[in-house]
Amino acid sequence: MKSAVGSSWDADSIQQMGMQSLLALFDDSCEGTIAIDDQSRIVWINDKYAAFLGLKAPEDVLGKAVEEVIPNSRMREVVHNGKPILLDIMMIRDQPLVVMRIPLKDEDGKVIGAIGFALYDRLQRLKPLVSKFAELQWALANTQKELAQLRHSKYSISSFIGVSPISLELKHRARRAAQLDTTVLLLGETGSGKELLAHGIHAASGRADRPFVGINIAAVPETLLEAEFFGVAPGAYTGADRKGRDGKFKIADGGTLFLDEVGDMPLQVQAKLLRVLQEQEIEPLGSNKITKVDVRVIAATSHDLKQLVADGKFRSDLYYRLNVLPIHLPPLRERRGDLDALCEHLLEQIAKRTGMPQRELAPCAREALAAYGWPGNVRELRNALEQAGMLTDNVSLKAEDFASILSLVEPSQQKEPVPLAKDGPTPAVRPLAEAVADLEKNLIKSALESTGGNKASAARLLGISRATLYQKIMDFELLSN
Ligand SMILES: Nc1ncnc2c1ncn2[C@@H]1O[C@H](COP(=O)(O)OP(=O)(O)OP(=O)(O)O)[C@@H](O)[C@H]1O
Repeated sequence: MKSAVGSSWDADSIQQMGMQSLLALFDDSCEGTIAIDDQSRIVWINDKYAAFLGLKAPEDVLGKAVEEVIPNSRMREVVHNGKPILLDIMMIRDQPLVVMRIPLKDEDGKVIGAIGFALYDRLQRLKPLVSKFAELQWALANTQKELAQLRHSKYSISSFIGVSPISLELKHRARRAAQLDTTVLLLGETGSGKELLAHGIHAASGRADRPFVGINIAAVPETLLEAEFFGVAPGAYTGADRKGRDGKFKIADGGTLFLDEVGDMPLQVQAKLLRVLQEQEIEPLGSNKITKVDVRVIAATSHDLKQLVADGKFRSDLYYRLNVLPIHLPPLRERRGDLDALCEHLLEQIAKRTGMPQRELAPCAREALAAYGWPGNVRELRNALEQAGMLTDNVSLKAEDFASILSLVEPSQQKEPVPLAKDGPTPAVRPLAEAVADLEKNLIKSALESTGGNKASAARLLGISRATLYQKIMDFELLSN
């Protein structure tokens, strides 16, 4: 076919010349040009690109997979789906380059390879874009570094304060567990230090410089748990998750995943968790791609897992999988020998945090604390010390400074009966429902205080479900707790 101007140029030759000119132009104004075949092997690279990449002998890279030379290359993607990537920015040797990638097709339209152009300093107009990109890259790298630091363990095993023989043995077991790369199951009441010890085990293990990622299963709504664990593939959902997101297993890859309150896991998720623990593979929601992960799991629970298995609420195969190396954390009331050291440590922490002078314990206060049952364990002890410090300006805390705090927490240990009426020395006669509601409200407040606001643990102490507790918190307007 002739062209419209009537010269001897036909459309095919115009197309061919156009292509040649374009290629020559790109070759001239580009930092580099590279071509690959349908197997994504390099078939050609120009001298400029070879020099930019620091290749001493460009011919040596011919036949190599493109990613061996440019690790973050997307040329394979272009060959794979036959679609060009007309404008993209990529970092090569710490420099942002504007890149364009075009599929090469034969006469039948079959993709036989791809050609890529990398542009840098010649396109002045793209400079603001490139420098903005470099700025964002820098900010992202910094944020990632900060996040990685935050994910590293904050504590070591010696952060677990305890000098009683029982605590020394516990720390010894934890150190041994750190050396073995197996699953650990921490068993103990709420506030007994399971999470603290999990941090310590990670910090003493070979994974210390990799992330420590925690998830409190009781705090995640059932419907979100799977996404939280395994992630979501791009496009699986609309809205905020459209781009997909990594799950905790992926984030913890190479490191440790701490599964807190593992006994609260729904049965259906238990089955999936078991598979991941066995195979060390995850499948994000909405994806059919399986990804390998290398994660060490430390699980914790304050439930009697064996009982849950007997009740059919916890899978026995998962129980055995988690129970490889169980460590029991005894409640504080069974290791009262730790109280002095713990109080000293916690009072120092509180003083540092609040900026107030460090308090001491008078002998009568020590006796009162030693006689108490501590259902909320070390968390409750810390709260009690902090509250007592707020009630008085005296440096030395006395037994009476704890009276109201401890009696609130454990009704069975109260010297005074629980007041049903707010005023008057004797309980006023009033409608039963009102009095019962008051009592209920007080008990819920106490449970929340003794567990430091941990609702799952408070529900357990009260023997009610989390849902019921949440409802009652709303009913009694206890939201600030
Ligand atoms: N032996 C200890 N030495 C110092 N601090 C401790 C000790 N045990 C617990 N704590 C502190 O008490 C608080 C509660 O501990 P932690 O969260 O580890 O308990 P937990 O057993 O995981 O509780 P829960 O089952 O409610 O999640 C934390 O602030 C922790 O640092």
